[in-house]
Order: sequence, then C-alpha cells, then structure tokens
Amino acid sequence: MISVVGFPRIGQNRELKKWVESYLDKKLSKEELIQNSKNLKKTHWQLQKEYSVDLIPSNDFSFYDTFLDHAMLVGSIPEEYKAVFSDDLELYFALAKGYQDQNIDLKALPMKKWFFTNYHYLVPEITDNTKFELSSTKPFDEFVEALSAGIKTKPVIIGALTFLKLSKKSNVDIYDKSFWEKLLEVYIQILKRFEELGAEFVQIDEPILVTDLSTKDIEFFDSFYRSLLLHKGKLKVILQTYFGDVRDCFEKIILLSFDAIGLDFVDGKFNLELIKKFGFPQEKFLVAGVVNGRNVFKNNYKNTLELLNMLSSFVDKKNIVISTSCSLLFVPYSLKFETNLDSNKKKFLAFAEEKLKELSELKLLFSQENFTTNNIYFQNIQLFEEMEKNKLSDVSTAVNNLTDDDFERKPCFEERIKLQKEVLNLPQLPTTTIGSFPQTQDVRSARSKLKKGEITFEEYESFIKSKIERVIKLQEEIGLDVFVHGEYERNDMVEFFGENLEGFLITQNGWVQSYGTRCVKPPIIFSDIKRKRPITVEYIKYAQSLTKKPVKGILTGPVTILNWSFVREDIPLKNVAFQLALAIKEEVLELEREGVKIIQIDEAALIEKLPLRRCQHSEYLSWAIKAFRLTCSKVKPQTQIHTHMCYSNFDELLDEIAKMDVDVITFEAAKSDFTLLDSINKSSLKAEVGPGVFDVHSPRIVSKEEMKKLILKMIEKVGKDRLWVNPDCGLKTRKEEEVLPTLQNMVLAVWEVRNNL
Ligand code: MET
Ligand SMILES: [Zn+2]
Repeated sequence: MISVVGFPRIGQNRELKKWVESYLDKKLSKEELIQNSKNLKKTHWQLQKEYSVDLIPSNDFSFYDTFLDHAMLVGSIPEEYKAVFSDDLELYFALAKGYQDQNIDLKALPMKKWFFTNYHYLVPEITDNTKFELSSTKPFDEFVEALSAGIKTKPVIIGALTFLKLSKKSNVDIYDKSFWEKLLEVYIQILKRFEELGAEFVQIDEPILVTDLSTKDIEFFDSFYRSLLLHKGKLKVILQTYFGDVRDCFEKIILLSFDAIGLDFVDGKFNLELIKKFGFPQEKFLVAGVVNGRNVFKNNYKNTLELLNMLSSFVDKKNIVISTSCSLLFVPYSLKFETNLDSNKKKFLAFAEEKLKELSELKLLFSQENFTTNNIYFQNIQLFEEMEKNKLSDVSTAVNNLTDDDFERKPCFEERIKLQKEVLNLPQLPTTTIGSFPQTQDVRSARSKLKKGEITFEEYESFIKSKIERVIKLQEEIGLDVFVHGEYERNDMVEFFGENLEGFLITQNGWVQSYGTRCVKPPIIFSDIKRKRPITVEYIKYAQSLTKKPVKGILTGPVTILNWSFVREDIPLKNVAFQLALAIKEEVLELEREGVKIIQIDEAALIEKLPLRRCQHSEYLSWAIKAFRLTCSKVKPQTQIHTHMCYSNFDELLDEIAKMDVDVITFEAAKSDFTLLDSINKSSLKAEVGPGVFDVHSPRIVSKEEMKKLILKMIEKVGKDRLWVNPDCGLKTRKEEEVLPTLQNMVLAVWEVRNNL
C-alpha cells in the first residue's frame, strides 16, 4: 500500500489564499469560499488517486490552520470569543486574526512554529474553564465529501498528547485523569462517528512522540490510548509520527492496539535501530516514511529499497506501507509549472506531485524480486551518479581557511556599547521597526511588471526609491528614532538573497504555506555560494541620504537563509552555512564602509531548526552561532549589530543566544506573558533588548494605553537602560491603514513613558 501523511492545501496557484483573502475582504461570500474549497479538495484527492495512493488523507485541508481546526473540533475555544459570534466561520477567523469593531476588541491567538518547520500553528489556550466537547463537523464533512466523489479517504486528526502539549495551559494539570477524561470522550465520539460513516483507516498524528518525553507523558499516552482504542470498533487506527524517531516510547507504543504505526525514516534514522532492537508486531502495518516530505530533491531509490528490504526482515512485506516521511505541506505543489528551470537541474527535483509518482514507483520496485533490472531503477541510479559528480566543493577554500579569530568580535560588549552610545546618541527607550513596511499593491504590481518585462530595471529602481522616500517621510512624521528603508525591493527576506547570490535556483511557483494565507517561495541551494555584487547597499545608502536619523542596514542572516531554503542533502549543512556567512559578511563590511552605523542581521529561523532532541542541540548550535558570528566579527566596535528573532521558544536558549554576541536583539514576546523577560534577567544575555510591543500578524490597531502598560511592565522586568521599543516582527503582511496608527500609538506611548522616567 501507499500512504500520504498530508497534502498541500493551498492549491497549485495559491487559489485558497486568494479565496480566503477575498472572503475576509468581503469580496467572496461564505458559500462561494466553501464551494471553491470543496472543488479544490476534490482535485487533490483525485490527483492522489491517479497515482494510486491507497491511504489518501482528508481533514488535512484547512482554511487557516489545522491546529485551530482541531481546537474547534474538541471545543477548546475561549468563551469570550464564542459569545460574540453566531457564525462558526467568523468565530474561526476571529481566533486566527483577531477581531475589532466599535464595541469589541479580541486578540488573535498566538502563533508558534510547528516543530522545526517554517509552518506556524495557532496556539489554543486550555484553562480550568475549558469544556471539551465535540464542536465541529469538519472532519466528518470532508470524509463524506470525498466519499461522494468516489474516494474513501483516511481522515487525519491531531492526537491528544500533541494537542495538549502544544497548547498553552493555565491552571490545569493535563496529566490528571479527571482533566483529560472529557477530552477522551470527545476522541471516542470522533472515532465512533468515522466508523458510522464507513471509514476504514483513521490517522492520529502524534509528532510530539519524537521529542524528549517525560515519564508522565508516556504514562498519559499509554492510558489515554489504551482507553480510546477500546472504542475503535471496525476502524483501523494509524498512529502517525514524523520529524524524528520515537526512541522514548517505541516499546510502549508497539504494545498498544493501534493497527498501524507510522515512522519517519528520513528525519528519524534511529527508528530502524529501534525496530532491529525491539522487533515489530506481526499483526500491525508499518507505515514507512521514506519519501522526504520536507525537501525537494529526488528520492534515492537504491538507498530506499535497501531500507525497505531491511525492514522486510522484521515486518511482513505485505504489511509495509510506503509513505511520505511527513505531510507534503512543506514542499511546493508541482514541478510542472517550473518552465524556467534549467532541465539539467530540474531533473534532480521532486515536488509534491512528483513525490506521489515516486511513491508509486517505489511500490512497484519493492514488489519486484528483480527490481535492479527495471529501467526506472536504473535511471534513478544514473541520476544519483551524476549528482555525485557535480557535488559542491565539499568545503570551499575560504571556509577551509577560517581560524578562531574569524569568529571573534572585539572588544567586549560593555566597551562596544559605550562607544556606540556616543556615536548614535539615541534617547532612552529608542523606538524602531523590524525592517519591512507594508508591501502594498503598487509594490507587488511593479515587481510583477519587472518580471514580465513590462518595465525596465531602471524604472523599477526609481519606483523603489520613491517608496523609500515615502517611508522615510512617514517615519519622520511618526517620530521613530531608528529608521528602516522598508525592504520594498524584497519579495521575501530569503528569496531576495537567494536571487542575488550565486548558487541558488529560484522557482516560479514553488509556494509553501507559512501560516494562514501566507506563503513563501524558498529558494533551492544547488551549488557553491558566492556574493556576485552588493545586494542591499544602494537602497540603504539612499534611505540614509534622506534623513539625519540613523537608518538600519537590514540583512538576512546565514542560518536563516539556510533554514528557509531547500538544501542539497549530500553536503554538510555547516559548510553551506559558512559559505553563506562569508557572503553576508562581505555585504556587512560594505555597508559599514558606506557609513551605515547600525546593521541588523535577521536570524528569524536560527532557533526554528534546533533539533527536537536536547542531546542534539549543542552540535547544531555550535556551528549555527559560529556562522552568525562570522558575518559581523570584523566590524568596528562603533558599529552596532542588531539581530531579530521570532516565533520560537527562546526561554531556555538565551544563554546560547547570548553567544551570538550582538549589541541589540529584537524579538516576539508580547504574547507570551513576559516569561521571556524573566528568562532574560536570569540569562547571560547582555545585549539590549526590544521585545515586540504589538503582534504584527493581527490587523488589530493597538491603543497607546495598551502599549504604555506593556512598556512599563517591560521596564519593570529588564530596566529602562537596555530596552528598545518595537513591533514583534516585520510589517510587510499588514496594510498601511492598520500599522501606521499603531506605530504612532507606540511612539506616543514611549514619549509619555519617557516624560515620567
Ligand atoms: C520573519 S522576520 C522578518 C524580518 C524582516 N527584517 C522584516 O522586517 O520583514
Ligand atoms: Zn520576525
């Protein structure tokens, strides 16, 4: 059999994004949105059927986020939201994006990164008031939809442990049986309903099992599922894990009466060892995740068939299900739109649709005794031989010649910050933004005209300059202290650098969902990386020429470029990171030579890719932090180095972040109850800090009073001398009418606070 853990839902041309956005702008009715989405889902199911996928997922679709869908399903939604909306979809989007009218002001749920991916999920809150009850019909409706299209799907739901652990909890002990019994009831009802509807398989996703588990977690898992599985009736229940290995609980989970266990053999190489050591129950299916759901390179059939054959000495061959390693949500839809990619490079790639083909080819080969004589197999072998021949120069000479001194910034922070204060002469609580300003329609249309050749590069440049002039003026009017140039030249903070550095492939339509309706188009790192020319210098210089206030030079850091690109699997990440770092370093030094006094090197994704298991942290951090340090170790002490980080759990990592040795760090914090500020106090971090005072992902206009309160609280926690005031991330996804008033309120709030210092 073949299984797909999940399929991209945004549509091959990001149709869903456009529909949801028009619905939110009141340009598309609820009925139209629902009907369009039904058609889209059907297309995706049918496509999978064409490639003879046996276990086709449903309920992997979502208007915004499947974690929020699940919170709605089990009824874990705050009462104050429920009270306001009679319409479920309005309630749903209020939770996703916040809601404001004359009388009501509701915040959006906070967002966090989904494990080590760049997908963000919405974080529900579970309190002692949460009453779990079956509260939506979405998964059942989707199952019936597919059924009426002639496809019996495998519904996917998020498992209880993953749901509870990734939600925010207040005043509850999730391990207390009297607390979770209610949730168990809901899961029982869900299974019953699927059985009634005639489902054969149900997939329960428990990716949390690949993280470090406590005894309590394992005990909870064991008793919860022991009880739940008593009610599975005729259903076959798949326990699906992904993103790593299940070393902490393998022995336990194989004893439970799941009918199938899904293991990731791409990110969880150790799963094979677990099977070798403990065996695998004869009566169960093994859903073998062998086709990488997180990268765009072709599958190596030789390696995969070796693995499958190895597995077949522990598991009956007919019980081995060939599967994606995780949902295909993390790769673009199809290569068929990539008409501009060099065919010599394109042949090494596989997006979601091509991965469906790989699954069916692997199934065929696995069923044949003499697969090595099959032409499909032979061609794949040849391809990988060719890939091997044009391998990157494993460690390029420059990387090879690095010494300890290349990673060391001198003098120490205390001496640097003194010099910087003299040069910059900023007021207390300096105000700034993170870099990007709203990417208005005119910016997007100019970029698309440039792409189509309808305007010249000179015309495009002069348009960008006019946007810079305007944003400088806006910042003057608002009264900010440290300016930005607005990042109008960047389609995306990573893709832009990919386009301007040598070594990357840029796709036309390689969109991947990042959160809600937001998609990114990660570039593909294919060969050695070099800086061909200055990348940002002209824009920053121009912005600085228009004002006396300091303008920050803003660059994307090497680890973030690496983590938000697709990277070849045959060279160590560390080497690619150092190559990127050397390229960014050249840009940093050129900005400095041009008189830029503050340089911000964004590392939004440095923490995101932290390995899920603690025992692997130090290896990753050691090279990731070194790569960052390499970019700015040789700047003058007077040049102030900032970094920006967002949407991860930093609390326990501050001592590591301190090793980046920056002068100022801005990050997301307002939504996480300031635990981060307490952690900062306890950590060895010396840098000045700018915890975001408003959530840029919500269109909500934040009042001066609300921010003033926050700022006072922040001063209480970290003191007035090391505090910056700024939003929690870039403003590019917002509309000007949303952010300009909020920025104005932010500055006014700071002025009032300053007056009373
Ligand atoms: C996701 S972090 C974004 C940082 C970038 N400088 C911006 O303002 O958009
Ligand atoms: Zn950010």
